[in-house]
Order: sequence, then C-alpha cells, then structure tokens
Amino acid sequence: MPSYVNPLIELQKYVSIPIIPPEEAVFSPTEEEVFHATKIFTSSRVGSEEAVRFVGTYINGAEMPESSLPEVAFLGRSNVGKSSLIRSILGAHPQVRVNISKKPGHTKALNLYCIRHHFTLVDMPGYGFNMPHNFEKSVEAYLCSSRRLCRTFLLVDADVGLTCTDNIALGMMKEAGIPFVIVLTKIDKASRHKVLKNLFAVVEACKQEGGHTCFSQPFLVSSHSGEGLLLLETFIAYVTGCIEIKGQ
Ligand SMILES: Nc1nc2c(ncn2[C@@H]2O[C@H](COP(=O)(O)OP(=O)(O)OP(=O)(O)O)[C@@H](O)[C@H]2O)c(=O)[nH]1
Repeated sequence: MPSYVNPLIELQKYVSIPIIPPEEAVFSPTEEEVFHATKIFTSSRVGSEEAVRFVGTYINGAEMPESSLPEVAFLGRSNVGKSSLIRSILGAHPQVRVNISKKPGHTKALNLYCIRHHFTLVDMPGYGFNMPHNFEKSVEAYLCSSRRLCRTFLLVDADVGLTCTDNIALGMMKEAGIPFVIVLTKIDKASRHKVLKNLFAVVEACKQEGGHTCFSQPFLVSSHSGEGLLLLETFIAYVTGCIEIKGQ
C-alpha cells in the first residue's frame, strides 16, 4: 500500500462505477518512484547554486531566455489556483517568491521557475475574468509555438467544474495538438459530491477529446491541504524525463 494518497482512488470507494474506464492506464507510481521524484523538488542546492530559482517574467515566449530544459505550463481560469499550486510545489524553497492573490487576474505574464537543471515550470495568466488584453499573443502563442513544452496542466476548480471558457481552452489544446492533463484544484473546499460530479464531467470531456492530446486520468489537488501533491509532482518528474516509472 503506498503511503502517498491518490485522491481519485479515495473517491472511487464512494461510487460503484469506475471513475476511469478500466481500459485506460492509471498513473500509479511505487513508493520508491515517488521518493525519487520528491527529492527533485526538495533538495536545496546543486553544487554552489540554488536548486530552484525564479528565472523571470516574460510577456511572450519569444522573450524567454535560451534554454534546452523541458517546460511544463499551468493554464486555467483566473483565480483557479495556478500560482498557489506552483507555490506548494516549491514549498521547500521559501526564498523563491510566488505571488498569489484573492483578486482574479493577478498574474499578467509568463513566470518561469527553474527546477535544478531538470525542467522549467511556467505559470501563466488566467483566462476569463480580468484576463490580460494580450492573452492570445502571450499565452496562446507560447502554447502553440514552444518546442520545449512537454506537458500543459489545465486547472479546473473542483467546486465549479468545467466552465464555457474551460471548454474553449480544451478545444484550443485539441486543435493545436498540445498534450495536456486536467487537474482539479481546491478539493479541500468542495464537497465530495461536487468533486465527484465535476470529476465525472472532466473524465467525459477527456473521453470526447479522444485521448489524442488529453491524458485520460485527471489529477486532484489541494494547495492548502497538500492532498494529491506528491502524485502530481511525480507525474511532472516523469513527463519531464527525470524519472522512469515501471509499467508506463
Ligand atoms: N481553499 C483553497 N483555496 C485555494 C487553493 N488554491 C488556491 N486557493 C485560493 O484561490 C485564490 C487564487 O489563487 P491563485 O493561486 O492566485 O490563482 P491563479 O489561478 O494563479 O490566479 P490568476 O493570477 O488570477 O490567474 C487565492 O485566494 C488562493 O488562496 C486551494 O487548494 N484551496
């Protein structure tokens, strides 16, 4: 029995129909694999350098510094919890400031965080309420053109579920062929019933998409309670090629 918790598997205990269709592969690392992944995020120094550092803020991909590191990006409605999730992932490095705000639309540009010499996390402005006027030229252009982007995490509020704007984002990802994974955020805040209802809708949306660009298993997290974080960090380490996972 792994000591890390997959909130999706916990929820499965309350419903008789499978949340993830049985024919789909489930990301289920061993304890050892999670341990290796976690070390990537928690170790504090690489030689004489800080292991984790804020790289900078950029309006578009063309402004970003040259790098050969793979990138993972965080996309979603304004206020869905993108910056909070990155702050939690970088929790072992309080010297790296990640700004969060109750006010939707706080993040106005692409913020880059470099993790060891392994990969870069890209925090992005949210879409919907108070989104930046240059969203298309900034976020969409980056998503469609970055050759280093290996996975995008599309965040959906577990209490709100998929909105019209999320569906537009899903369509855009599909059309552009950008590989993505859906993450339900703020699971500490929503009732179990709500999370399950919104989770089933997300799984259905992934199915409709045909599984070409969308990973069939959504991840569930809370940046406040830490639920689901270890599994998501392990997945990030896996998609960026930092660790191997048996059976994947
Ligand atoms: N209860 C709860 N609240 C959260 C969680 N994650 C974020 N929040 C709250 O949601 C609000 C928005 O969080 P941010 O991380 O700034 O959201 P964002 O998606 O980066 O927002 P934008 O800058 O508008 O794009 C803040 O008040 C956070 O404290 C969570 O897991 N649980």
